[in-house]
Amino acid sequence: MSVITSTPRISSATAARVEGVTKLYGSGDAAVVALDDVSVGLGQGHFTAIMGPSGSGKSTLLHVLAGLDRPSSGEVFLGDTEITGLGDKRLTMLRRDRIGFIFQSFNLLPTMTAAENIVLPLRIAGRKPDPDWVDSIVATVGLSGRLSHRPAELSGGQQQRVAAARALASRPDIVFADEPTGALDSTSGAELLGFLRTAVTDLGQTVVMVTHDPTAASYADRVIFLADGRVVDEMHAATADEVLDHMKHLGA
Ligand SMILES: Nc1ncnc2c1ncn2[C@@H]1O[C@H](COP(=O)(O)OP(=O)(O)OP(=O)(O)O)[C@@H](O)[C@H]1O
Repeated sequence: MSVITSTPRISSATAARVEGVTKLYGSGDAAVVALDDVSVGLGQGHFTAIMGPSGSGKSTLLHVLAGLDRPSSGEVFLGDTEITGLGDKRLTMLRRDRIGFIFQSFNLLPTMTAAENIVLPLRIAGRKPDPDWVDSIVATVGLSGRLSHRPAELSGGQQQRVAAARALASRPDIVFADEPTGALDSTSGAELLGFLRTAVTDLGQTVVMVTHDPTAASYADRVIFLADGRVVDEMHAATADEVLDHMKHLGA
């Protein structure tokens, strides 16, 4: 009998991972266990969505993975670097050099044009933008005709696409997105998610996104479900309906 093994389409390397991570807020009777002994790896070149009910620990996991918050115990790796042992200064530099962020609020500087906003973090870091890379990001995000506009002259969807281009401009090891479509209408949300999907499929980027929205999660390669601070399940290449059914099943 022959055994057929499939060749993975994408790399099996891990862009970031947590091992036995617990995060407590407060102490004594008032302590909240936001993450309860979580171990999970996030594949390089993958688009991963993190879902779960309100208060299940999604944002805490994202913040711990991104070095924005420290776990109470356990280890956090960005690539091969264990980051919980790093001092604040090294952690800040690591975030600046290796991580991109997209938040629900776009956080663009109002006095700067879209083009200036996109390369601002690179300039602050004293790095020269790679023009070919930035051009490919801008073309993919569909902002070529809007680069000289200031944020107030752009729609919400366009502003979020500027923020997404900014997150990718430094070619980070990993992009973390916390509810990136939360403030967008469905058309703008779909455009942003399409861009993130293309950044992963065509440009080889790694994206990790917290979302409540099954449609947003359906753009991901993998959906991780949290409940009560634990990873309780995951799905691969799921449709929005499949994610929704699964959420009902989990009582999310
Ligand atoms: N700074 C904090 N101080 C105290 N408790 C906190 C803090 N941040 C989060 N928590 C608590 O930790 C738990 C997990 O919160 P977290 O924000 O990670 O959940 P979430 O799944 O992202 O929720 P939501 O979907 O509502 O944004 C919740 O019970 C929350 O109240």
